[in-house]
Amino acid sequence: MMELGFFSLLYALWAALVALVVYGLHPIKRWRYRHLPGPPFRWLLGHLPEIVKEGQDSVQERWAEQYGSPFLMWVGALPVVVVSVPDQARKVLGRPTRQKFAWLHTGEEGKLDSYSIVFSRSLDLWKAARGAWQPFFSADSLAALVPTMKASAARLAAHLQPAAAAGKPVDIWRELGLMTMDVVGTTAFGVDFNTLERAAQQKEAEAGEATALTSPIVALFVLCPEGEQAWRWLANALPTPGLRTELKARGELRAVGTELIEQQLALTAGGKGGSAAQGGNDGSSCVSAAAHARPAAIKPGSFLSLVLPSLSRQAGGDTLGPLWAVSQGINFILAGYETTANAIAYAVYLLAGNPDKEAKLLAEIDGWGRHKTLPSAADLPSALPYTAAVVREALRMYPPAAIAAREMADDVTLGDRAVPGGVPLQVSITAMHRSPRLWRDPQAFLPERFMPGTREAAEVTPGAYLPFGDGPRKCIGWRFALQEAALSLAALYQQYTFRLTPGQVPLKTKMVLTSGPADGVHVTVHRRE
Ligand code: HEM
Repeated sequence: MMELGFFSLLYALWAALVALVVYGLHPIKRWRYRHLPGPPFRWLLGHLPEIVKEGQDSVQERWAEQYGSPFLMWVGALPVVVVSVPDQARKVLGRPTRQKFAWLHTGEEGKLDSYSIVFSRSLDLWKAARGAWQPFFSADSLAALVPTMKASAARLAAHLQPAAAAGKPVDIWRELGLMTMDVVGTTAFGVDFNTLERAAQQKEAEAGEATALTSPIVALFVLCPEGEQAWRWLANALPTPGLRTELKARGELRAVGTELIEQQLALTAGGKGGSAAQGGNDGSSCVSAAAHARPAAIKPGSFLSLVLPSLSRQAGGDTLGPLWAVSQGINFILAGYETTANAIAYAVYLLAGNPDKEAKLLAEIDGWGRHKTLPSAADLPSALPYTAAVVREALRMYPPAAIAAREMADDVTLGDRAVPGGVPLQVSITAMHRSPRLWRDPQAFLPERFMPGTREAAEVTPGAYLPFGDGPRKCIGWRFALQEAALSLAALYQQYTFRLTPGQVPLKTKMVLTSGPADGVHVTVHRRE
């Protein structure tokens, strides 16, 4: 009897080992993609070691040069087809379905993800969100945001004053992060976020966010995507400190956001005879009577005020309720804060290393208006062409959103390769932007590439520049970001120039969700006479 038990255990272990070896070899998946070039396959981990060591953006850039476009890489058990030439990128980005992301959240937090304009798996929910976001990015809305953007940049300029006077280095990337958070926070709700004065709290929140995103359980999702439900259960049953911090922060944000929206619905209902508050089925009915006495929770013209009219609509079997609106608010802040901060920080880094380009930028800014004014909304589109070109060139050299990801149901031909349906597709924006096959002297910082009429501009390969992606899911905030970046650079360089502290060239970057400076951008701040 005992012998039987021992042998059964031995057989079970043996079978588990064989299953693991066979699973790790992914024979069926590999056979389907056998005709695609790419780095040699590795058992179980795939190319995770290179991705972790070099960063997904940098390793894709290297392999794109080595294997061409498309090539196949393995993120654990997940085969991913990567493209890096304009015609293939256009084909991939023409599809509306974004690649699936492995989220750890369950319950209400999970619902926030499923409503997300960026990550939603439902095309109906995505369309509803995109439609609700669109009015905020019209030319008129963007013009109305100019004073807010100028005010945040002016606050940052004032905030840098003590460091300039003391000759003390600052991490300009972090300072810019506070400024862009100020802009998206203020424009999301219409209330002053004033992040620059709450910098210490912000630091804590960022630390929590970084740890949650790098939770070891995320690795299980890619090593064995089939176990998705189990990994999610495990992550929530045994949360890491990072996930716990993130869940707490999301829970608080969700509670405050839902309350704000419910208050606003109650106010609107009070003014309009009760129709709006009957909106969602997500709790708008529990609006307290006390809320009627409070002032408007969400300012007219803010992002959330423009999203609210979509409430109570049907999308993908859901009725859009307050939780849906909260998800849009959170996404607005997340999508618009770090990407733009990274872009401006990269521009400062590049200008500091290229004094001739900095001189051209300063001449343009000094030539604009008098007494350190900044262009008005009406003048802005044509007012600062070189400053705008500096931003665009920084986005080429260091694209903060380094990958645009799609999924497709059907087979597709990319170049001369047939790619089977169902595979995640990624456009490596970094590889495209830095390829010597697409750009002359790609390592050189040449804002002139984006100045119409120059020799450099004439050489740009059409379709090779995609910092905001393309197609139906192109970044909805791209004009917002370019406007904010140009205004901020103008406001900062009116008063200061920046010099890198030693040891920062070449700049180390790190990709988590976006690609940013790994250790910040440390500069001394010099007041201009
Ligand atoms: C320099 C700053 C920014 C960069 C480089 C950037 C880049 C990108 C990229 C590459 C995508 C994916 C596009 C695709 O898959 O084809 C994207 C999507 C998106 N971005 Fe941005 N972005 C920036 C700023 C912003 C801002 C300021 C906002 C809003 C306030 C924003 C909101 C979004 C949203 C909502 C999406 C998802 C759109 C959809 O799926 O329909 N982004 N962004």
